[in-house]
Amino acid sequence: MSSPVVATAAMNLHLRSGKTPLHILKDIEFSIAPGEVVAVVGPSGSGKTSLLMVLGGLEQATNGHVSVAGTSITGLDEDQLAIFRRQHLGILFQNFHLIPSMTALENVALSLEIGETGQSYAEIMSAAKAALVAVGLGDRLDHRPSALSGGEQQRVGLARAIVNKPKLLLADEPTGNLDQDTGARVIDMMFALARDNGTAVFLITHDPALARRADRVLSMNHGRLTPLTEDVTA
Ligand SMILES: Nc1ncnc2c1ncn2[C@@H]1O[C@H](COP(=O)(O)OP(=O)(O)OP(=O)(O)O)[C@@H](O)[C@H]1O
Repeated sequence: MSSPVVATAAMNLHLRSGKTPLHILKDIEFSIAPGEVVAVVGPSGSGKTSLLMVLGGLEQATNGHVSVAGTSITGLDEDQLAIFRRQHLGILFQNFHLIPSMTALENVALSLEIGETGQSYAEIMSAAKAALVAVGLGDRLDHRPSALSGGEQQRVGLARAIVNKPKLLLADEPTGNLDQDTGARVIDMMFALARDNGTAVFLITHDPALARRADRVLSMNHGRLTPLTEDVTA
């Protein structure tokens, strides 16, 4: 069996709000296999985004173990974390986060240029184009975000997130700004691309119908992560 892309053990996150100590994540222990899609559901403020931030090296766990793509990220400094993110992570946001003055192709290519992949300009453009073709936007390469629908913008976001073939894709409410059908299409595409590339997916969603499409659903409650026992389809 191949080793997990994500593995955490006895991981806690403590933050402070003014003088008040907050125990945000409590004894988190879970893993995600290559190509596996894990959805996380749970009430607002329960800690879902905080866990995503820890997995992305954007927030440091207070203690415990966090390994992503074979790297123990708890001991890395900021520079090492930046390299880790560029090499292994794709991130899909709720608000798309595309650069308005750039075309779809330029937005996707930028992620490879920033990633310092060592590829030539021609190779970068070719990979960016292939990623946009894969999300069905081969005929929208030169469109700016303002000339694209919400669903199309999120597909550009998806192309940008997967163009470097990440080991782990983090997605925080990626369909929150899309209608249900469009959201479902983006999610299906995301899952198919992840499975084809062996990319593990950590998906936060409030939508039970989307969660149901994942391989596994976990529930976050007051900072504790547990397998979902109730029927999310109900
Ligand atoms: N930088 C911070 N400093 C202090 N408290 C924080 C910080 N970031 C998050 N929190 C608190 O941690 C808790 C968990 O927040 P988090 O954003 O992880 O929840 P969530 O489950 O993703 O919520 P939502 O579904 O509303 O996005 C909240 O009580 C929040 O106020």
